[in-house]
Amino acid sequence: MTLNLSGVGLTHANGQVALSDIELQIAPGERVAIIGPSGAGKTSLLRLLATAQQPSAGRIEVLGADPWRLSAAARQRLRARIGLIHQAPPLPPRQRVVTAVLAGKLGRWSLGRSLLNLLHPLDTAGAAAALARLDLAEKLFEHCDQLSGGQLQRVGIARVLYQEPELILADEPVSAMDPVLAGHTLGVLSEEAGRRGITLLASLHAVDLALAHFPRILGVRAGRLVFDRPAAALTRAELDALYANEQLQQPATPPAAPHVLHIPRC
Ligand SMILES: Nc1ncnc2c1ncn2[C@@H]1O[C@H](COP(=O)(O)OP(=O)(O)OP(=O)(O)O)[C@@H](O)[C@H]1O
Repeated sequence: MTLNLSGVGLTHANGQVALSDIELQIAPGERVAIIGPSGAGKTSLLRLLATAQQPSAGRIEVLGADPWRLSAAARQRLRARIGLIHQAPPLPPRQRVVTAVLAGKLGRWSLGRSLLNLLHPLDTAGAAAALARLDLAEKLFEHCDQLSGGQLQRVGIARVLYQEPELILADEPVSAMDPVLAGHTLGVLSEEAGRRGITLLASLHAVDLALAHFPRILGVRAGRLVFDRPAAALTRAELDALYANEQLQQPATPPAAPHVLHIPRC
């Protein structure tokens, strides 16, 4: 299994329970989307799988290893095998796009090679090829703060394509893109995962994109996995129940009395 979670829970330092009793197995080469309402726990789940956070309960295995039983150095090596795509990529504003993309391989390069790369990009052609797949090759030498939100997201994705990881974890990877670009970009990610036989797990707010690009869908609500189904088998009722918002359905104040119009008699 690429990912194996058993009885996993996550409680934040302030006592907020973000995830409870998560049982999940994802095999090599699977493409899986996580959907669910805001605050459901999608980002928390991806952070656990990225080994950015330790679970408060249960057991987690990523690429065949329990990250929290590894030494810090071995955990760092494990992280270099995972490609992380952020909703808002944490890229230094003055960094050039080429350097940001090449940073995808920093985890595998020696310190000397990494420092040299900062001074002089070592593989401009490789960065350009990754960007070209996302229709962004012309931005190679621009600075990150010269890009739009959707372009920055594509730079973050190009960086992961260049990294060639064994597992891609993507948190809302296309949220800042228009629908056509979002579909194209998810197509590139799916194609990359399929061609290299790697696992792709992405959280998405756009349910239609999730159903179109991912054969398996996880529904998360209030920190729990409420369904784990083939996309083709999901029903409208399951989706409605996932997104049902009791708070929004009950108005905070009673509806105002209908306005009565008094027309004076002549
Ligand atoms: N660092 C934190 N400290 C305390 N609580 C947190 C922290 N991060 C997230 N939470 C809480 O954990 C729960 C799950 O949050 P999470 O960000 O995983 O949800 P999400 O499904 O990704 O939401 P969204 O779709 O809005 O991004 C929420 O109740 C949130 O308020």
